[in-house]
Amino acid sequence: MEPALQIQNVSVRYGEFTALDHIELNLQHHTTLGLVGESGSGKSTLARVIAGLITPDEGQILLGDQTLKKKRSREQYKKIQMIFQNPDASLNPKHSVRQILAEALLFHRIVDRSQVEKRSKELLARVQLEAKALDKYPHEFSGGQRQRIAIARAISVEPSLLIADEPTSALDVSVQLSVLELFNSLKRELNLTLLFISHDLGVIHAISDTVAVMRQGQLVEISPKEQFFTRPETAYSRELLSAVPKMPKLISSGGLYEPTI
Ligand SMILES: Nc1ncnc2c1ncn2[C@@H]1O[C@H](COP(=O)(O)OP(=O)(O)OP(=O)(O)O)[C@@H](O)[C@H]1O
Repeated sequence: MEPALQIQNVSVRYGEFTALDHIELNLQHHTTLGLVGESGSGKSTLARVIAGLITPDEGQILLGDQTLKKKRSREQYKKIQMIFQNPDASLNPKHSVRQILAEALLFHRIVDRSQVEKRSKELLARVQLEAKALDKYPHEFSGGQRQRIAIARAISVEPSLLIADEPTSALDVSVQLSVLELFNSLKRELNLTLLFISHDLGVIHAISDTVAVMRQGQLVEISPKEQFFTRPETAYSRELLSAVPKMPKLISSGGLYEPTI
């Protein structure tokens, strides 16, 4: 079977500046790829190209066996959903949670109008929010709860690939953990493929199966998680790992990460 997503020779330029330089990367079905790299290395640009928000200057992207054209079909758009660092980016502040979920469900024809309420409650339960959240507005929730609503909206349209760009960076550590657990359980239960971007290696350790490292628009390493954290391939990866504070930061189902190098 072909990979869930193939990025082939993709380059993006902003004027004279090359933000992505001939990227080659495959995402395997039902796995999480953790994307790391210093600020400005091109992680968000790569996420936006995959989500169809930016058209690459070169190269192509395949979702399953379909090449994604410049103008994607509604079906192709829905298959790749994105979660941002700031959940407000995808939540209309003037809409209640009921409206936010109904809009996504109806626009993508996931259910008909008579089923919207039932499906919306199921989605809230999946992200561990109570049904009474339907009648509230985004500003009435905490940051972690807002991120859960953004996740519910994203999974409502039944994507095959979820891209999360620093989704826990703005949250307290204790809230981060519960949101990471949610991503892990959604991956298992919904058979999702995840691309998870974070500058926090504790987060990457908790969530990833494979780690990809970007530097100055290029991918410099793609390794299985355990290998990346114990025997990284490049001096740059070693540099990133050695910059992690010596205190273990996160405990998760992936285990406690303590820097070893
Ligand atoms: N619209 C744009 N126009 C011009 N340059 C841009 C634009 N968007 C991003 N860049 C530049 O492209 C480079 C890569 O940016 P990008 O946001 O992809 O990096 P990143 O790795 O996600 O960084 P961060 O971790 O800080 O979010 C940066 O140097 C950035 O300044």
